[in-house]
Amino acid sequence: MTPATWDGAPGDAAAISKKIDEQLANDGKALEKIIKLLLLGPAESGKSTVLKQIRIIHLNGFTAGDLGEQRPLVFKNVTDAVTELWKAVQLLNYTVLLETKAMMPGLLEELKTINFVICDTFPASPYAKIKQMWNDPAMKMAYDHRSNTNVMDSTKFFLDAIDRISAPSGYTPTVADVLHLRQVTIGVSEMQYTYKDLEFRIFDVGGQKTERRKWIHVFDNVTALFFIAAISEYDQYLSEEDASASLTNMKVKEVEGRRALTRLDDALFLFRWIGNNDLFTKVQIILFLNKKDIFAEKISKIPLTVCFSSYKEKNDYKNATEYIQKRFEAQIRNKNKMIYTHLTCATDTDQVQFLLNSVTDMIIAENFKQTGVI
Ligand SMILES: Nc1nc2c(ncn2[C@@H]2O[C@H](COP(=O)(O)OP(=O)(O)OP(=O)(O)O)[C@@H](O)[C@H]2O)c(=O)[nH]1
Ligand SMILES: [Mg+2]
Repeated sequence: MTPATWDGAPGDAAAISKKIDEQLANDGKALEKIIKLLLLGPAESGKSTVLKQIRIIHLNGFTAGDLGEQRPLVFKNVTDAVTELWKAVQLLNYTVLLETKAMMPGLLEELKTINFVICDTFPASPYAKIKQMWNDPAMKMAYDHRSNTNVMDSTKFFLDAIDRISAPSGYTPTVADVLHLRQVTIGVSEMQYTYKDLEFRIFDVGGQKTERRKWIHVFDNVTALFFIAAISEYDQYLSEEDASASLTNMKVKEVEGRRALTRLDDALFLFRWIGNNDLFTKVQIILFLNKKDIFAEKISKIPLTVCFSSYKEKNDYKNATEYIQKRFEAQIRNKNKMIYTHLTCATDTDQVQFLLNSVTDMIIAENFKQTGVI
């Protein structure tokens, strides 16, 4: 296979960018072209987070008004975090402090009665209780062992920020808060922007199983697609029902002799389907192996063999991520097809912004090459 990773080195990026600028200055024909991009991948992999980063880079980001509108959603993420963490503690059978045990039923009831949509500030009574609960070591332990619970990755981010979120003087979400928000995408959302005088349309879809059947509606005339997979999900098991649906839908017979499938297996099957789809023969594929920050924490504690029994290398970040990258790229039957793979943390604005600019320049350059403009 052709070298699979374009390393996005600053030197390459600058050279490509310069060439595109010169080309655009010389050739008005190119300006007619609309570049269509897709964000595909399983649920919770980080697609909408990448879309938010694109909004920050190309559409001036979020105004104070936009940020203010996200306040109820932050409050909801906090209450969901509390509810799911409490369920996880029980599921994992952890012993909590007596004060926590006595307080929790009242806190959960209280949270149900508050209409957060009309709250400008987070109410003082649940705030004090949430703070107390989050100080209980059993809660932190449940967060660390959340893999097979419904505890969201952003739980720690929001509960660590509970003082700021609950400030009596008022709270306006920050851009970092918005990037950490979890809101399931239903249907397809589209964003349009201009870059280097070219018009871009990017589509974000929902990754949940029931949403995937809607993807086909955006599959025509695609220039490039971003496939986002959360590599941190290698130890998160699918339910038996989801596992068997995944095997059937993706026409996979068996996975390394295991019956239990992880969410990373599901991402691999999905990538195989997308990467070998006839509609995408000429489409550039950019693979984001996302949530590298969570993966880095996990890999020191949980071996990669829980997902890939044939993995023989050292259980460290470098070896494990290289192996995962190879597993993804091996899904593509056409060995001449370039897959541009990057390890990403979609919530890290600096990293993603640099990467997206370089990748976009690469997409334009490739597209010009294919259409014979360069
Ligand atoms: N720590 C960390 N969190 C991330 C990263 N990428 C995304 N997240 C968080 O993961 C959660 C899910 O991200 P989304 O962007 O909503 O996922 P999605 O792929 O759009 O999910 P669906 O809409 O259900 O398909 C959010 O809380 C994000 O803030 C990452 O690289 N690291
Ligand atoms: Mg989404």
